[in-house]
Amino acid sequence: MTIKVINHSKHPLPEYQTLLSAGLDLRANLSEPIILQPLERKLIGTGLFIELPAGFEAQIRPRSGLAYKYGLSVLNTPGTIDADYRGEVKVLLVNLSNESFKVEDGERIAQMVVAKHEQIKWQPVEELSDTERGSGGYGSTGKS
Ligand SMILES: O=c1ccn([C@H]2C[C@H](O)[C@@H](COP(=O)(O)OP(=O)(O)OP(=O)(O)O)O2)c(=O)[nH]1
Ligand SMILES: [Mg+2]
Repeated sequence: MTIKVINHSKHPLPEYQTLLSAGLDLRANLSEPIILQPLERKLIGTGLFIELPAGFEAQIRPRSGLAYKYGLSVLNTPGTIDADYRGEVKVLLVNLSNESFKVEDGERIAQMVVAKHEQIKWQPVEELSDTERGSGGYGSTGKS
């Protein structure tokens, strides 16, 4: 599928890094590097504006390498880009480590996965069907 995009950044359009990657890596579009102090969060622009088809969303997710090496995550992961959103795609980065982290212009800070979704209609009822699980959850099936 193709997606309409306006690129106001000084960087190339996000790319899949391997043939079958699910995520397109998003680059920070910054006039100067920014520092994230421990537990600090900052909204970082990508310079990208997209038009998703109806029935699709884009999810903004952390990159595992940055999470593992630097404790860097996306605070609202998975962030949701709605199909009717026309603003700049932004990434809410958070530093969950105890050391400061410097984000450079053009750095691949997160990834975007485009996914299908449903929009539902509610059917209010008095009862739900019986299942083996019932209301069990939160570890009800044990550990091993
Ligand atoms: O990581 C994100 C999450 C959201 N958005 C944009 C696109 C999305 O369509 C819009 C609204 O996001 P969301 O519904 O998550 O935020 P909200 O707090 O519910 O705001 P709103 O009241 O505008 O829906 O913000 C981003 O650019 N990056
Ligand atoms: Mg919302």
